[in-house]
Amino acid sequence: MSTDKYNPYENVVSTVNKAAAILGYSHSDYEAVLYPERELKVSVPVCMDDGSVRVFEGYRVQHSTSRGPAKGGIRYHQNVNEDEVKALAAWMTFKCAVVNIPYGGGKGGIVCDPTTLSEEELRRLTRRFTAMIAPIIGPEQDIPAPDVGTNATVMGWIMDTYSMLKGHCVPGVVTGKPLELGGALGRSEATGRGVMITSLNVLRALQIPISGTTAVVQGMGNVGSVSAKLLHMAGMKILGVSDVSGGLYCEDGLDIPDILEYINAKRGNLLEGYEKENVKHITNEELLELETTLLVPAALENQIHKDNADRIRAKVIVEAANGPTSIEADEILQKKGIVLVPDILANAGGVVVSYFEWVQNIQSVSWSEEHVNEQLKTIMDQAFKAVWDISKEKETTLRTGAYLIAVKRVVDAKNLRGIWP
Ligand SMILES: NC(=O)C1=CN([C@@H]2O[C@H](COP(=O)(O)OP(=O)(O)OC[C@H]3O[C@@H](n4cnc5c(N)ncnc54)[C@H](OP(=O)(O)O)[C@@H]3O)[C@@H](O)[C@H]2O)C=CC1
Ligand SMILES: O=C(O)CCC(=O)C(=O)O
Repeated sequence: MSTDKYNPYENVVSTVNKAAAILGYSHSDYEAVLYPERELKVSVPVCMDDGSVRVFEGYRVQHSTSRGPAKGGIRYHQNVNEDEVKALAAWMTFKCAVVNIPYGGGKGGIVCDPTTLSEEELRRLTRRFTAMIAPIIGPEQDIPAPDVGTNATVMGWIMDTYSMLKGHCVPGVVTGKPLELGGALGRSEATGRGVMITSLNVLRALQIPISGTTAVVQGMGNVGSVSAKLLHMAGMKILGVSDVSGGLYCEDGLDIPDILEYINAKRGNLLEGYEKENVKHITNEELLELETTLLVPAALENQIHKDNADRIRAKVIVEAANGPTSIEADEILQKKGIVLVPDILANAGGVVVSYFEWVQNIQSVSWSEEHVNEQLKTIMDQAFKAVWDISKEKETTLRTGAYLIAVKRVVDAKNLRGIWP
């Protein structure tokens, strides 16, 4: 982490300003998309297992509903704060726009370390939080989903709490649910699958062969572990992976199925405890600086910043996390000739399959996993091609290209709806 004060929302504003200038917009043409439409902050009292009461700070931010209901995950992490949730909500708006699904953007979070809470405490926290944000969520208003520190079980509790408040079952209020509650086949792997599809697309576009090409993945949670698994299955040599405890490195390529088995064997199994011949333990900083063709940051924001960008030796970066690269780092990477596929495109697979889940819920139908994966690939391929083409045409980075498409779609929708009254 850089020592500089980092504000992710400033990153968003600066990226949007850059795209708006190329689009020839005056400030008033797009000023409205620089602010979230609605922010809700809640104080959530929870009865802990020892009988004491703790109050947790929670947020739900709706950045935009111009193109459809707000959509985006809920994060449980000790570093959650208002600017982070605002940025994550805005990234959702532009993500949904770049892949052209009919949503705006939202995000939520609770300041807590879920690893220190019992399952019962997590359940009580989730239920109370859901009741407190219930007035602004719903299948036609704002649809939460998993993000860092949350999962299908948490989504199931949200769905149940909301349904109890409404007096009937409302599966479409949340996506990423357990399959038994109307979750979509393919959703749990969708973000990592989208990262894999996008990684192969960018390597092909750069005429880099896939088989045997090296990759490094930071973060082995939902997104990182599926990305590593699918890139490995595609024939790539995964040199390094990491979690919060540090990284593993093997110059001949890691045995990814073995590492996944180790992680999944017990809740809380950290990579620092993994031992295998020829596998070295390294820090997350060292992992990011490994010499590799592909680097996939899949953990948190601001991992590649002005203090380490110059030491990044990857040829291609595919942003699986939201906001892993700061604005200053972006410029350094561009000067070094590193090709970077931005988060709003690279990790959109999750929200695309969330959209499929919501479509199935509100129509009471069910799609096969094969159909889900085919539709996901079609959308990811089309979005990649559109971003690649506009970046070539306008001679911009892929990030700016993605924002040229996304900002225009959001601004057009806003203008077509007109300013009221
Ligand atoms: N889940 C989804 O569908 C989507 C997620 N994203 C984004 O992807 C990223 C990862 O999310 P997700 O996989 O869901 O979250 P998880 O909570 O499942 O996993 C997060 C991973 O990051 C690791 N991690 C945390 N802090 C650090 C650190 N400082 N250095 C290295 N690794 C670290 C965690 O390690 P440990 O387990 O040891 O704590 C864990 O392996 C986030 O940016 C999220 O917003 C984007 C689109 C959709
Ligand atoms: O699946 C979703 O609705 C959103 C997932 C998410 O939070 C993200 O893409 O960052």
